[in-house]
Amino acid sequence: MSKHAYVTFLAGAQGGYVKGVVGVVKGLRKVKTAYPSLVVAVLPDVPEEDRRLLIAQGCVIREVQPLYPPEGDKKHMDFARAYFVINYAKLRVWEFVEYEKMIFIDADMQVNENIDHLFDLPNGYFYSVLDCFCDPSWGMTPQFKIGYCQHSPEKVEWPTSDLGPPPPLYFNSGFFVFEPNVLTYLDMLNTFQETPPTCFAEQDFLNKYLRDKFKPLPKEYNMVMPMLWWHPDKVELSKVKVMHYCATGSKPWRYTGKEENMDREDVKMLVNKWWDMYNDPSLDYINYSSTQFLTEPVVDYPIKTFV
Ligand SMILES: O=c1ccn([C@@H]2O[C@H](COP(=O)(O)OP(=O)(O)O[C@H]3O[C@H](CO)[C@H](O)[C@H](O)[C@H]3O)[C@@H](O)[C@H]2O)c(=O)[nH]1
Ligand SMILES: O[C@H]1[C@H](O)[C@@H](O)[C@H](O)[C@@H](O)[C@H]1O
Repeated sequence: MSKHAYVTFLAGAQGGYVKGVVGVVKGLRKVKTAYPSLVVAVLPDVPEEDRRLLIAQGCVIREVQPLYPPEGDKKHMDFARAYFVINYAKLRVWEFVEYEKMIFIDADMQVNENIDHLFDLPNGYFYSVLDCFCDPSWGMTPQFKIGYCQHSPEKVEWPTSDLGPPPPLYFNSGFFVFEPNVLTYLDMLNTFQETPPTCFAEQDFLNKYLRDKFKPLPKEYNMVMPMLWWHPDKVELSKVKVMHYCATGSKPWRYTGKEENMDREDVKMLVNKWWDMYNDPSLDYINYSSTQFLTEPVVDYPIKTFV
């Protein structure tokens, strides 16, 4: 079995994110990754038919249990988006120690270029991409209130006299390169159990917990969609390696074009691009596996454990 794998996370059936996972695995095949067996960390509430669909699409299913913060778990309204509480379960991927190194990808991302070289980055660090603070989901933060963003720090100077030192670099946890490790996992869970929830859930937690290990990757490895309109001078769409459909209303499988900023030509183009890949039958596992050499077998999900 390969020591490397891509991994994503799937919860429930409500949001249609299973389509996103299919999009991720097809994208990986399209760019001819050497590691096409996408591991999917699924919560128990993911229905059997979705699991079967993902297996048929060449994914490896790993069920994980939810993780709830120590207190405030009833106060979901404190999160930037109410459902973010489920994302704490992403921390479980550190227990996948059968792999030495993994690349985590949210289900609302599309891989446009082969990024396997990230597995060759030096061990011992956590690699991720700086987030943008300009999206309204950041509304309750001081950064948003004063218009400060780490992508254009020259635009608004951080008011040290009022707010203290500027915030440390902050990554978006939709994409990261990490090494599963039991000791890290257990220590992380211990720390987690003593950490009250904050608005960006596991993303805030990981930013604090991994501050000393974090190394920033170029923004092209996780182009958060709001960058298109908040930092247009910093975006060259043709160079984007991984697109992140995280702006409100931008998930391709729920896209209506009606929400704020969704009527733009570049957004429409990106949504269409995602659908072209999603609907491309040559990228289905069944067609792909007959013509391509797979570096590792696809492990069948043990159906018994969830029926
Ligand atoms: O009902 C759901 C909701 C989420 N997810 C999974 O959780 C991921 C994160 O959810 P969103 O994509 O909706 O989150 P955003 O991109 O808006 O949010 C960002 O902030 C979040 C804070 O919790 C996470 O860190 C997330 O990875 C990061 O990109 C999804 O991609 C998907 O993999 C599901 O499977 N089902
Ligand atoms: O970290 C946040 C989070 O991912 C939000 O859901 C998204 O809308 C924002 O753009 C991003 O900055």
